[in-house]
Amino acid sequence: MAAIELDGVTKRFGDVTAVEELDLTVPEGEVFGFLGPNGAGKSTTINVLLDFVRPSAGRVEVLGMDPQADSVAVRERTGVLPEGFSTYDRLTGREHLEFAIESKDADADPDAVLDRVGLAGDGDRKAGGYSKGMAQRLALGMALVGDPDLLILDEPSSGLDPAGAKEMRDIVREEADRGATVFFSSHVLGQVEAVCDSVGILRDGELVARDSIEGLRETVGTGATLEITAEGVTDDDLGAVRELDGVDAASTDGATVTVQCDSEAKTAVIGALEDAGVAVEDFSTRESSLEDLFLAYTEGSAPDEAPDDATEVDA
Ligand SMILES: Nc1ncnc2c1ncn2[C@@H]1O[C@H](COP(=O)(O)OP(=O)(O)OP(=O)(O)O)[C@@H](O)[C@H]1O
Repeated sequence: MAAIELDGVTKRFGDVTAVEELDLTVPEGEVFGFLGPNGAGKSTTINVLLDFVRPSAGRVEVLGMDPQADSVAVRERTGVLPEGFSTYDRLTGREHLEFAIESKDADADPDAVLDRVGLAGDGDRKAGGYSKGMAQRLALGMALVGDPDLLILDEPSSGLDPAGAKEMRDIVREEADRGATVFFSSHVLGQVEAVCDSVGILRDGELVARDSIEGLRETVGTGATLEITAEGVTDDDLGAVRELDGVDAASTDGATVTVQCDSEAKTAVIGALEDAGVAVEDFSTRESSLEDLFLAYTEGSAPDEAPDDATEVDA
């Protein structure tokens, strides 16, 4: 059984299509990295999984259940670290965990959880005085309560220093070893690369890649990054490039077109752009990295967002 199954899921907010015809399967026991730049639709997808928002179309299954009909059962078996988690300022860290244990009817020791997330000495402090990273550790601890079958972590390393991000990844691996499925959303490739078995890359609400980290590496291994100086390249022009054999991804920031492709495809790429009437001023190639591939899948309509943070935490 798949832990998560999305079939043709679309979510519209008025004129905005946050998620479009998303098909996605996450097998049980997998650590899945859900990647995409800001606004790609990651949180909306998570909210659909948890029945916090209802899809406009499509079918959703979580742990074999319908999140709408069985929302209580789904939430009982799921641990969630929501994006932008805020603490109850007047409660201590331990009280937060006691609350989570009670609401999940779990048999857990709050001190053991505090210890696990690196807050052993801080359980009696009011969470209002916690730093951002400490609050994030607390949120992770709350998600872990009750040994959930599915962990949904929305930007879990946000606010964590490199050591904290590493500890969080260790916990993710421990949870996977216990048999849990982990759905890990992030806009930073470096975070998921070290811990995830597979990734899906979302861009403008659509899944543009779904592969194992190994598969992505193989794509990179044979590939080159071609950077072409050319202005005024349209979506149609990029579409023509993406259609070519040997091309994995193509994007533009307005002045430079970046293409991930096999080395043999380079001439065809330049040719396709020139045939479309684009004036190619210059081009250069270099060996691809995984980061290049990720940026090529996600950049383009949101050129300022992903690259700046891409090396934010890299422990
Ligand atoms: N409640 C809402 N009402 C209107 N528009 C929304 C709502 N929720 C999300 N959107 C829009 O849907 C799109 C996808 O947003 P979403 O929060 O799912 O992206 P994201 O990938 O999680 O981004 P981030 O990395 O910034 O958290 C955005 O254009 C956003 O403005």
